[in-house]
Amino acid sequence: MTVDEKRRDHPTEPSNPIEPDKYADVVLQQEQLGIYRLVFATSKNKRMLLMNEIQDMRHSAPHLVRLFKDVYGLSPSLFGYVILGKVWAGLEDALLVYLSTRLLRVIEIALSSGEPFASELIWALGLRVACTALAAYLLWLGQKLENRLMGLVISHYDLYLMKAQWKPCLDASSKINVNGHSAWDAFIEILKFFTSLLNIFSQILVIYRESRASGDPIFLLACLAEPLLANISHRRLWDKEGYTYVDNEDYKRMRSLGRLANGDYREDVLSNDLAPWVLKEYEAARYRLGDIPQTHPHYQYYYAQSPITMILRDVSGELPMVYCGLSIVFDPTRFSIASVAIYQNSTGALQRSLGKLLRHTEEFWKHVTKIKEIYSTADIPNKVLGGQMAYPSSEKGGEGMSFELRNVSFAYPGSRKTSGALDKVNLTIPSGSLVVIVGANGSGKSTLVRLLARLYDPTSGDFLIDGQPANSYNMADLRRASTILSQDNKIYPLSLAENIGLGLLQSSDDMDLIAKAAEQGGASEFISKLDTGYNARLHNASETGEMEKLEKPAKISGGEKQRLVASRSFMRFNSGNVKFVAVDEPSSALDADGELQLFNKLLEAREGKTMVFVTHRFGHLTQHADTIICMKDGKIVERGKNDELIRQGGEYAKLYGIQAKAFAKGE
Ligand SMILES: Nc1ncnc2c1ncn2[C@@H]1O[C@H](COP(=O)(O)OP(=O)(O)OP(=O)(O)O)[C@@H](O)[C@H]1O
Repeated sequence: MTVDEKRRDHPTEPSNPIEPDKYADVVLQQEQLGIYRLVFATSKNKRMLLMNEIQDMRHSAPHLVRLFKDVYGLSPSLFGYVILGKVWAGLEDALLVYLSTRLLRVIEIALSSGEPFASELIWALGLRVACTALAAYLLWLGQKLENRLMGLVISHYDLYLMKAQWKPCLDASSKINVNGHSAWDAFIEILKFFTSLLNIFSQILVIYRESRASGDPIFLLACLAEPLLANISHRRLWDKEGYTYVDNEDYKRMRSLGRLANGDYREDVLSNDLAPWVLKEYEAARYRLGDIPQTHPHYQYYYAQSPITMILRDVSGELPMVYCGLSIVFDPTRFSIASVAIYQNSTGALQRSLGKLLRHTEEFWKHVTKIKEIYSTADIPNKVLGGQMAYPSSEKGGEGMSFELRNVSFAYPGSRKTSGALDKVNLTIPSGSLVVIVGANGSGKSTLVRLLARLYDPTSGDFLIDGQPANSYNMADLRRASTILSQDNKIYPLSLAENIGLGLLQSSDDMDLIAKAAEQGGASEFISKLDTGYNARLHNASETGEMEKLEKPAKISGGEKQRLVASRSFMRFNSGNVKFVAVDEPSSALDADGELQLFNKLLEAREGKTMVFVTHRFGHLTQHADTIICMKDGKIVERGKNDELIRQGGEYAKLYGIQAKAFAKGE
């Protein structure tokens, strides 16, 4: 909807009387580029557009200054060398053009006078060769120094972004799309942009000097015609405020079918004998797609202009020669062969440099945006806010966490569902109780657990922990007091000992505690069978292909991974701080004995903790539960003890009955 339409639909909406509406004239336009659809915003008010651009530049300047200050801070000497290298690169072309000019002039005088002018010639030649050699050396040196600075910059910004990513209160849906490489690319591309500017100015100076020497500054304008025209007529997608997306269904189908050939799906496709069908469908989609261009939208956008513009632009590149030619027709003494060669040489270099500047200008803006993104990660809002109150409070004894949810509803950020994941949930979980949550798939069990563990905040309603609003507690304290054991827990790319030990940071290398936790989590048996034992890794430390093959990480089964993750939770229990344990189906890959052992060990560690289990299996857990909560469509539909709920004959009894029947048939 355009702003005008919006105004029409909501005429009473107040507009800010002080600040003019920046988007008042903005309209959305669309363009088809082969398989892509381009949607972009334009404004009829060009002045407003220009003002917005100037404002953008003003806002970007502090980020650029900060980037350069930060990189300087990492290594002033390397920074200095790299900058000097770029200044040299900016002047190099002009210097080479100047030295060539000098050489050509000496040659011309020598040829026309019949005298060799040996010393001048050798001197001019020597300078030109020395300058070329120096340029090559400085390029080599610059690259070496750049590589050293690059490592420092990348690791610095990776660390910076890691810190931002792990803000204690950051909501699980917040994502950061930049990394250390983005910062380095931005730094170097921004430098290249300034190098190009220096390059152009120095070359213009040399040409201006030459053209003045021959009394003809118009020549300079002829040289600039093509690059300037190219700049004005250049259709750049990057300049557009908008986005592109693939809107061709046949192309999308081909991509989806194509993915079926890769490793993840291969076995499935073969075992279901789907390969002939996939090939047939692919062929059909390919036929329907025909020759619709699939080239990158940037290129398609560029070539979607009239050929006249391109012809005019390229022909204008001939202007300097045309000008020379015509001048000679009118006054044959005006240009010598050397000056024509000099002009051709210098115009060629200038045109190439302006082409580079065009490219670097595009890159410049792209990377300024990246830099803004990097620095603004520090401003990512903490959607799950923590307060100042310490947890547990000083008067709290050795009991577990208690919860109260009053009319709590929740919808995942950006969810496309019409109803939320939780709908007006009312629930009290007393301290130290054992609660089991059951319900059909998608009924909201895991969501409820995520809210209890404060991974998300309710969209509406009140959530109390130990009688106080949950968001009044210090977030780090709450995290230390809770642990979630779920099938989403990951194995870290570290040794098995660290994978367990990191459950309790302060004792992460205490092998006795680690071995005890592994015993409790049921991991000790399989670890003892690995040749490297607790030192084994499940991931490659090296990222390069050949080393990856040599490193041969340990392979363990899905159930063994779950045992490892469970051991990490047991390690955490040793801190004595854990007051809440959420166990969300961590045993799906465990064998029956493994699952029984895990639950028994968890129940043994119940002292001083509130435990909430999510499960699909009805058995000893539901028998032990103080309360069973049965969920359906984001609501709690039943609650009570196992026998009561079965007697009620509702949703729980239905789910229980299905499993009981399956077992009865099995017998
Ligand atoms: N990260 C997410 N983003 C958007 N919607 C989500 C997300 N996670 C879950 N949902 C949706 O929220 C609803 C509740 O999901 P939840 O995972 O809580 O169900 P569940 O009862 O634990 O299901 P299951 O038994 O399959 O594990 C579902 O409709 C699901 O599609």
